[in-house]
Amino acid sequence: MIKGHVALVTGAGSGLGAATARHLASLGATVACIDLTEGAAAAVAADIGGLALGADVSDAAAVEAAFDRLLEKLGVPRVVVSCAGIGTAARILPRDGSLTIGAFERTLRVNLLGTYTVMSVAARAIAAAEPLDGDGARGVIINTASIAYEDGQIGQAAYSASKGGVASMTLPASRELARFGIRVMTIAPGLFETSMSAGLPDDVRAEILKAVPFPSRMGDANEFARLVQCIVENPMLNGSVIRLDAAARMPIK
Ligand SMILES: NC(=O)c1ccc[n+]([C@@H]2O[C@H](COP(=O)([O-])OP(=O)(O)OC[C@H]3O[C@@H](n4cnc5c(N)ncnc54)[C@H](O)[C@@H]3O)[C@@H](O)[C@H]2O)c1
Ligand SMILES: C[C@]12CC(=O)[C@H]3[C@@H](CCC4=CC(=O)CC[C@@]43C)[C@@H]1CC[C@@H]2C(=O)CO
Repeated sequence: MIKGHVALVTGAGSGLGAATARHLASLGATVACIDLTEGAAAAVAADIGGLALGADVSDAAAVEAAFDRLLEKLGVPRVVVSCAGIGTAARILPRDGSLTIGAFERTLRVNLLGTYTVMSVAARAIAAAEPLDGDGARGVIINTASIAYEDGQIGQAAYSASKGGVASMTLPASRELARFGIRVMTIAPGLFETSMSAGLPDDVRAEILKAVPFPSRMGDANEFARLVQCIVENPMLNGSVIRLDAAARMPIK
C-alpha cells in the first residue's frame, strides 16, 4: 500500500510529518504534503517529487479544497498520516489571573477537530476507491496523539485533552470504517527532536528526559516514520494506540 501509491501527510512541512513524507517517498509513494506553512510543505514536496498543499486543518473548507486538488493531481491517497498539530502551554489558573479558554479552543480545533476533519474527508474518498487486496483493504489512516494523552503535565490540560480525543477516536473510527476496508491507528509519541519540542525550556526538557528509561534520549523523527511504515505494512494493526516513548512516563511538570 506504499510503493506505487499516493500518500497524504499533514504537518509535512516540519518534524514528524516531514520525516514521514520523506520516508514514504523513499519507499516509492507519491506524497502530498499539507501544511499551514505552504512554503515549508513546498520545500519537502520539492525534495521528494511530491505535491505541496497549503491548508489549515482546522478549516474544513480549506481541507476539502486541498483534498480536491490532491484528487485532481495525484488521485486517491491510500495512506493518510495526520501530523499537523500545536503544542500549547496553558495553565487553567495562570498567575496573572487570566482565562485561557481561547488557548484551549485553538488547541482542540487544530489537534482534534483538524484530525477529525482530515480523517473524514480522506475516508470519504478512500471508501469510494477500488479495494487493493483479497481482504478488501482500501487504505489506512494514521493519527498522531502524544503520551501527554495519558501522562499530561501541569500546563497541558488543553494539549492532553486534544490528544486524548485523538486517541479515543481510534477504536470507534476503525470499527465504523472497517466495512470500507479502511484501518485507523494512532501513534502516541514521547519526546521527539523537532521544532515543536525545541520550544521546551531546558529545565523542562531535562526533567522529561530523566523519566525516559531506555533509550534515554529524545526520539528521532525517522523512528516515528519507521513506525508509520510498520503500521501500513501490517494489516493486523487496526483500532489501536501505540505509545512510541522508550517507556517514558512524563513527570508532573
Ligand atoms: N515532537 C514531539 O516531541 C511530539 C511528541 C508527541 C506528539 N507530537 C505531535 O506530533 C505532531 C507533529 O509534531 P512535530 O513535533 O513534528 O511538530 P512541528 O512543529 O515540527 O511540526 C508540526 C507541523 O504542523 C503544522 N501545523 C500546525 N498547525 C497546523 C494547522 N492548523 N494546519 C496545518 N498544519 C499545521 C506546522 O506548520 C508544522 O509544520 C503534532 O501533532 C504533535 O502534537 C510531537
Ligand atoms: C507537546 C510537548 C509537551 C508540552 O506540553 C510542551 C511542548 C513544547 C512546548 C512547551 C513548552 C512549555 O514550556 C510547556 C510545555 C510545552 C507546551 C512539547 C513538544 C512535544 C511534547 C509532547 O507532546 C510530549 O509527548
